[in-house]
Amino acid sequence: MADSLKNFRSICKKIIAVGRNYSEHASELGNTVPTKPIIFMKPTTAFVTEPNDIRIPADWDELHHEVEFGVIIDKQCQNVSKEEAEASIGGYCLALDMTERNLQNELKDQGLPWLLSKGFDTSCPCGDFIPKEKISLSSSVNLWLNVNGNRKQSGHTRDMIFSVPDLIAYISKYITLEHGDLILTGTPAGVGPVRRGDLIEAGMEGEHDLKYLMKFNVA
Ligand SMILES: O=C([O-])CC(=O)C(=O)O
Ligand SMILES: [Mg+2]
Repeated sequence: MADSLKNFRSICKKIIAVGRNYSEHASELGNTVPTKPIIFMKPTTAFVTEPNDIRIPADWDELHHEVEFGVIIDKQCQNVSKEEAEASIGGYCLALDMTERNLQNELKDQGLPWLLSKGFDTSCPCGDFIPKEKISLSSSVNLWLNVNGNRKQSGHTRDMIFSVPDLIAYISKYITLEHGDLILTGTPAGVGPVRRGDLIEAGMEGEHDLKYLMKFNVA
C-alpha cells in the first residue's frame, strides 16, 4: 500500500522516463514534437538523495539539468486505459533527469541508445515521496529550477503533451508497471549546463499549499 512507498527508491524496479513531453523543450534542442511518447529508462543505481552530491564523471563536461515531475506507481498495472490509470498511482516526487548532452547528441546522431548519457550514477536526484492525495491530477503543478540562485527552468505540468494518464496507459500497454516504479514525465524548457561546484535548487508548487524544495551540489 501507499505507506510502503515512503521508501520507494529502495523498492523501485524501474525508472521509466519520457522525452520531449513539453513542446518548448523539444524545440529548444531542435527536435520535432512527438506524436507518441518517447520512452527510455534509467537504472535504479541512478538515484541520489539529499544531502549527497550529483557527481559528474571525470571525462564529461556538458552535464545538463532537467527538472521533472515524478509519478510513483502503487498498484501493478498492465494495459490500463487512461480512465483506469489514476488508480495505479501511489504518489509523486520531484526529480531531475541529469543528462550529458554532448554524449546524448553523439548517440542520437548515430541512432544509438541514450542510456549512458542519462543513466550514470547520480543521474536521478530525487525528492521525498509525496502521497497521491496531496496533488490532484486535474490541477497544474509549477516546476522550477535554479542554478546558483538564478532561475533556469520554470514550467507547468498542464503543458505536457501527454498527460500522466496518457503516459501510464501508453507505457502499460507494453511494460508492466510495478509497485514502486517511477515515471519521469519530461522536462519543461530552459535546460542547460551545470559545472562542478554549482548549487542546483529545484521546487514544485501547486494547489492546497503544495510546496516542495530540494537542493543538490554538483561535484
Ligand atoms: O533529453 C531530452 O531532451 C529528452 C528528455 O529527457 C526530456 O525531454 O525530458
Ligand atoms: Mg528528461
